[in-house]
Amino acid sequence: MSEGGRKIILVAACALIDTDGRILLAQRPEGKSLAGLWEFPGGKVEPGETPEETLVRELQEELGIQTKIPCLAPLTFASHTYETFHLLMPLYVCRRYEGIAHGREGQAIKWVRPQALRDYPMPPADEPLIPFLQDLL
Ligand SMILES: Nc1nc2c([nH]c(=O)n2[C@@H]2O[C@H](COP(=O)(O)OP(=O)(O)OP(=O)(O)O)[C@@H](O)[C@H]2O)c(=O)[nH]1
Repeated sequence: MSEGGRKIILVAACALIDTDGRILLAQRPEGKSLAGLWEFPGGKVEPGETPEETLVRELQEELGIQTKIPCLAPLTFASHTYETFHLLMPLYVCRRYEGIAHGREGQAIKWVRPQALRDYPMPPADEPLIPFLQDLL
């Protein structure tokens, strides 16, 4: 199959930033695809949702934090061909939210300085996103 023959999966992801300018990464749990890798919180955009709505929902479900659509600013996107699908993943930045992030689904989380992002193995789609965050922060 050519790369263009794969279905496109739309996933919304968020770089959550704390007051020290660190970024939250979450570790993908055992049993999932890409287990053990560090990723941005988020998930698949469900039918009838906007990417922003997906993120407000996922940040609550995964991390127990509350944010609002105007607090999500688009930064860049990933476009990456995996074996079985093509991932299109807008990356938002969020600095305004309520609550204290914790891994509600058993996943490890970590606040990481921009210059240390490369110390955390990430899915291949994520690697081109790192310089955008380092330039921003
Ligand atoms: N949330 C998130 N997903 C990412 C990132 N990078 C990346 O390649 N992905 C991919 O985007 C998809 C997100 O799906 P998901 O989080 O909603 O669902 P899932 O892992 O349970 O699905 P899966 O196990 O079928 O892959 C996964 O295939 C995941 O590997 C990232 O930084 N954040």
